[in-house]
Amino acid sequence: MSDVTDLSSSLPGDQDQFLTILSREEVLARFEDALFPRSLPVDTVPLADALSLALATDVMAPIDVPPFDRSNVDGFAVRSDDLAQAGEGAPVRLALNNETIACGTAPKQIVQPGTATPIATGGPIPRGADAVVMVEHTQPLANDAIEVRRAVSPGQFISYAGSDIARGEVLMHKGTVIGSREIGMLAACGIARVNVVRRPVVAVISTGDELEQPGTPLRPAAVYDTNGPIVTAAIAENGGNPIFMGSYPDEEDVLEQGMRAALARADMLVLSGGTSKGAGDLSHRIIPRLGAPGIIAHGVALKPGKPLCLAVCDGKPVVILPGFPTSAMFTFHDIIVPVLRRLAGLPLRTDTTVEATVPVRIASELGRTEFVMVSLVEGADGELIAYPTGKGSGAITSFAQADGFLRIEALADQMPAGTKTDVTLLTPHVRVPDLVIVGSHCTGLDVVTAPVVREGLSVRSISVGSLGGLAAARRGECDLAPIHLFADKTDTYNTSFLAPGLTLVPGYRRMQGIVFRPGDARFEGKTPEAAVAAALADASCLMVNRNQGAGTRILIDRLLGDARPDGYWNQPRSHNAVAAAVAQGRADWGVTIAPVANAAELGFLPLTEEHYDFALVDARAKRPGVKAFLASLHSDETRKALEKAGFRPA
Ligand SMILES: Nc1nc2c(c(=O)[nH]1)N[C@H]1C(S)=C(S)[C@@H](COP(=O)(O)OP(=O)(O)OC[C@H]3O[C@@H](n4cnc5c(N)ncnc54)[C@H](O)[C@@H]3O)O[C@H]1N2
Ligand code: MOO
Repeated sequence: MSDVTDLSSSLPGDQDQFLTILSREEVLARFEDALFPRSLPVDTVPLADALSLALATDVMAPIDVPPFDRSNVDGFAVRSDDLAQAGEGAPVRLALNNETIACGTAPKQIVQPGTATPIATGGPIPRGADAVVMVEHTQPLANDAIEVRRAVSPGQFISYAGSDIARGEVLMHKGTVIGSREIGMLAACGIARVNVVRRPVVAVISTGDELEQPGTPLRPAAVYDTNGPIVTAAIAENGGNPIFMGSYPDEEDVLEQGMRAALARADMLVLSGGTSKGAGDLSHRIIPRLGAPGIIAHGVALKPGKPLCLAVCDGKPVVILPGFPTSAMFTFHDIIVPVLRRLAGLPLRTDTTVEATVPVRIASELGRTEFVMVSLVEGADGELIAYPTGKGSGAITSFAQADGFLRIEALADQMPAGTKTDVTLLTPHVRVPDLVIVGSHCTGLDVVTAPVVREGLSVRSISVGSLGGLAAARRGECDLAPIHLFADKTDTYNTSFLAPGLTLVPGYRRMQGIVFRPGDARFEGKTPEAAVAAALADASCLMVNRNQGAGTRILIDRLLGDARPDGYWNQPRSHNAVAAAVAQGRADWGVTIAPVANAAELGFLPLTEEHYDFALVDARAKRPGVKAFLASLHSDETRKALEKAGFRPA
């Protein structure tokens, strides 16, 4: 991170200056200044195709709606004068005219004094009539007549022509976004085609030799293209017409051809990846050849999103999003969406914010405005608590599972625990979960929560490790904290770690053991002790360890005694990472739990059972989510499912 940090001096067109970091506001302003004002292309489209588009011109009402005075009820069209004296004791007899006005029937006869004409709801009011009596307020008489025993006021049950929409008035203003209700108004006026702002066509290209499209098998060292599908969907969500052009290798010629082809058919081009300092980072080198003015900002004092690159080539915006998916999504929403929506003629999204407390200290990089993705849960007194979803910019779930984000200013190096701050919601419909589980994550947990979710309750599981979970439970921020903490002194699991106000609910046992690739003679068929001895005797045998504080680490240290074989300092933080290291041949052995070993198809030498239990926050035990969770945990169905997945219910 040795980029030039210059918040002021870089000028538009200064594209040789690689990664001159500008403030977020400066970057937004430069981008908008380079693109707007501009006239937006207009299309005339059938009503059915106008949904979600912005009107390009005002629409005037060509007719009155309703087009004629219309009855609102089934009954009789009358002259109110005739009934002025009518009452319970003073019935008035009206002779029926010889026509019935159904919907769509133009009346022929005049309603003369002393007469009435049967009329249906929606029928046009005949000449002479000025009110309608409901059929249930009349009594049929012989010889085509009715009796009425109540007075009516003039205009009763009539909708007058133009009372809904008046001919010549502005029905809808330019810029209105067309939804189903607008389509209804236009249809009522007989309008079949409207002028709309044409959806900007946005080409999407992912770059990187390592990318594979979903649906194809994953080569070694490859990852699935995540940004391509995300950006494509986000463009459609924000009024664009995306064309996904696939992923391109890090080859300058091929990529340049792809970018030129994209710009030939699109109004805008969004690339992702290859915008920082790697050898394969070349799209920004191609941009200057694609049209003036070229790059207008490359590098923004924003986290995530520092290497964002913005360009305009012959009037078309060209954007390179950072490769890390959370960085790509965040910068797209923060900086690209406002521009895309302006190009589509759509109003800016309005952000909803809520106040929440951060339960833990959040470190931040000085000099960059940092946006931290958070998950919202309810605290002990009903206040909102914002947990960082924090797996970093490279993780997809950081953004996808967040409810919103908070902002740490560029001049702060942290946000202290307990800070009350605004959280901008990613969707305005955030619902505080019915069940909050904070602690160590385990695949078995999904088995237990499945029936709870089926009941329609929302479950939020935040993975912060056993100790983090206990701290959250003590603060009353979760319902349950899943823990598997081994106390060396007492040789017990979990019980000795509880604080007042917490009760231990026994969960299930997970068999831990040594994993190795099947067929490895150093391990196959041996006792764990003999296998470790064989591993230690072979200097080329590489282990993978676990992080300090993990229950598994205590086991490993016991197995090793004073030995520190190669690989000891490789200390990943999860059971799955250990299995992956062994399965991929980056290590030869490690210790993990049986379900994970089985899923990775590794050899397994059982060691001992780990207790995975739940610290229940007593004050929250009566919540429906907690009750449903406990019912599931103790049900036969869940116990069987746990066993099937390789766990042993307590
Ligand atoms: N020496 C430095 N290294 C990095 C810096 C830096 O300043 N100096 N900045 C870091 C920051 S911040 C970010 S953000 C990333 C972004 O880098 P790039 O935009 O060049 O992205 P890549 O290197 O191509 O990829 C990064 C990462 O993301 C994965 N990736 C890329 N595209 C996709 C995709 N379409 N779908 C899923 N994943 C994708 C890629 O495989 C890499 O793992 O750079 C830091 N490095
Ligand atoms: O800017 Mo990078 O996006 O911090 O991860």
